[in-house]
Amino acid sequence: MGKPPNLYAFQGADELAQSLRAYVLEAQNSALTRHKVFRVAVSGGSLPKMLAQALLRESTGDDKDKVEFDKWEIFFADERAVPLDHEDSNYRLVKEEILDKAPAGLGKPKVYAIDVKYLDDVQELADQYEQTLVNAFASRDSVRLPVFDLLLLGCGPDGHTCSLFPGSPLLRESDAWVLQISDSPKPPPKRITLSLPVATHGVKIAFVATGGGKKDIMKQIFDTDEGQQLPCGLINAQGQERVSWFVDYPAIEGVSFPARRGSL
Ligand SMILES: O=C(O)[C@H](O)[C@@H](O)[C@H](O)[C@H](O)COP(=O)(O)O
Repeated sequence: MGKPPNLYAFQGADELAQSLRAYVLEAQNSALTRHKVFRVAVSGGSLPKMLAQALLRESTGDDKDKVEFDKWEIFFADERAVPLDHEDSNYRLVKEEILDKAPAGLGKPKVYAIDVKYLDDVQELADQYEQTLVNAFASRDSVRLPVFDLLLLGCGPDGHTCSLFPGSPLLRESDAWVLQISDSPKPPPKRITLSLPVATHGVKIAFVATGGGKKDIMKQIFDTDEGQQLPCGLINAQGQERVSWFVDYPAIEGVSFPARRGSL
C-alpha cells in the first residue's frame, strides 16, 4: 500500500501560487537532471491562469527558483476540437495567459498543439495527437506509456478531469494514449483527452481546485468510497503519493481528509 495523495490548502490564490511555483520548479529541476527536458501536460479551465500566477511571479533569485521555459515541452491533457485562436481553445488559453506574458528571459517552450487539419474528424485528431506523443516520447515500441514529468490538472464540479467524465466508457480504455469524445457534457462537445493510464502515470500529478463551488465534489472525492470511482478519485487511487492537490480553504470546507494548510 502506497501513501495517500497530498492535499495542500491555502488561504488565497497568492499563497497557493507561491507553493505551486515551488512544486513545479522542483519537478522541472529534477526532470532536467534526469533527462535535460521537462515534459508537462496542462489542462484548460482555471488552471492556466493560476499557473501564470505561479510561474510569472518574481523569482527569489535562488538558483532553484528559475523557470527554464526553453527546456519545457508543453502538451495538452485535453483539448477542444476548435481552431487554435478560438475562444474555447486550451492552446489559446495557455498562450494568452502564460506564453505571451512571459518575459523573454525565461526562454520559449516547445508547445505541442493539436493539428487543426483534422478538426472535422475527432478520432483522427486524437490519433494524430497520439502520434505527436509517440514522436516526442520516442518510439511506441520502446515506450509502453508516455511518462510526463508533470501533469497539471483541474477538477470539474462533477469530478471530471482532463475530458474524462464520470461514468464514461473512456475510463475503461487501457491501450490508447489519446481518446476522442464527441458528446462532452461540458461544452464544447468535441474534444480529445489523455487516457486514464497516461494521466495516472506521470512522475508527478497536480490538481488545482479553488473556490466554494468545489467543496461538495472535494468532499466526495476525499471522504467517500463512491468518490474514488470518479475520474479525479481514480487518479488519486492509482497515483497515490505522486498526486498533490493545491486548493484554497473554501474548496475544502467540510472535508475530513487531512489537509496540510499554508505550505508544502
Ligand atoms: O478543457 C477543459 O475543459 C479542462 O481541461 C477541464 O478538465 C477542466 O480542467 C475542469 O473542468 C476544471 O475546470 P475549472 O478549473 O475551470 O473548474
